Amino acid sequence: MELEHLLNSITAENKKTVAVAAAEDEEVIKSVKQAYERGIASFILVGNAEKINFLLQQYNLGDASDLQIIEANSGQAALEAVKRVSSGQADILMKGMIPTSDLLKAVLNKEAGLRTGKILSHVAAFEVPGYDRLVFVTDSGMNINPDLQQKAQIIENAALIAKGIGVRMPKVAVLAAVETINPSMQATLDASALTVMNKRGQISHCIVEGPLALDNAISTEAAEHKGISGEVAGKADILLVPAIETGNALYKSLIYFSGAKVGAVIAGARAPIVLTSRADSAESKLFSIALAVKTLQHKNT
Ligand SMILES: CCCC(=O)SCCNC(=O)CCNC(=O)[C@H](O)C(C)(C)COP(=O)(O)OP(=O)(O)OC[C@H]1O[C@@H](n2cnc3c(N)ncnc32)[C@H](O)[C@@H]1OP(=O)(O)O
Repeated sequence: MELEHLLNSITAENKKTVAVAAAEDEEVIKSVKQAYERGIASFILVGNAEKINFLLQQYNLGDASDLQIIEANSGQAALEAVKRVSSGQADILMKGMIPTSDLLKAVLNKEAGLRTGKILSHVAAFEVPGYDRLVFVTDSGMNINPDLQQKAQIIENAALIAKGIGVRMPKVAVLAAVETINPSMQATLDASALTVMNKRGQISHCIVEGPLALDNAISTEAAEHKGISGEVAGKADILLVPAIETGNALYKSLIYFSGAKVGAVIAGARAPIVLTSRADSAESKLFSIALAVKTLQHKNT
């Protein structure tokens, strides 16, 4: 399913309320306008009310009903937006013009946050020109250096998001620099353990294989060339990266070098969290809202 199809599959019947932390940003307001005009979301815009109002006027949303503005300074915006979700006034949280770590600290807040007891992790769905399916990259934005147990939960979070948009049994490639076990490379040891954990039922909802280098994960020619067979090699739906630096560089290189489109959320929390890079386009933010709405829909079925 392409991201445009994902967006078109959401109707006004599925309409959700999104609380945006630090909404005073042009790309954020453009995505708000598109989601609002499609009837798929109403918004609680938290942040600098003067700037938000100015942008709403600029985009002809000055008189729009269903757009609530809450004044909050930059230090308060994240927690105020999170509280709108934890209190049930909003269904989805969205990052605006705020550093990721500030938003996530509010999400992890023990009293008002959105913890579930599970690992929260970033899942990005990419439509890459020339690749025949959406490819999910995890974790590019939250977990800095996950251990084996955390990687297992990160895989399950991504698998549930992929299933939510119609991938029946997601194929997960655990990425490393090589496709053989090298005891000096922790990523290869973890990949091997995750593969066994999946075979023994400790990781569900997906098929896991690794270690795989990126080429063997996404190109059947590259996999065949190296004599790698299996259900995942060459046709991965999900790429698990070993650490945030790899994930973040892969995320940004797909967008800037390959012209990929993206929709991204934090999974595993009490509610989906729209989390793109601040520099990402309004279109990416809109696709991310669509992914969050679809995730909620799937959770409720
Ligand atoms: C990809 C596109 C967008 C981007 O480019 S994003 C840019 C890159 N991303 C970032 O800079 C964020 C990277 N991550 C971080 O900064 C931090 O890990 C993060 C999420 C802010 C948490 O930092 P701290 O608050 O310092 O966390 P901490 O390790 O001291 O833990 C505090 C409590 O929170 C818990 N926690 C941390 N990460 C968690 C997770 N993933 N899932 C569930 N719980 C988590 C942790 O267990 C701890 O709990 P407790 O207080 O001991 O009960």
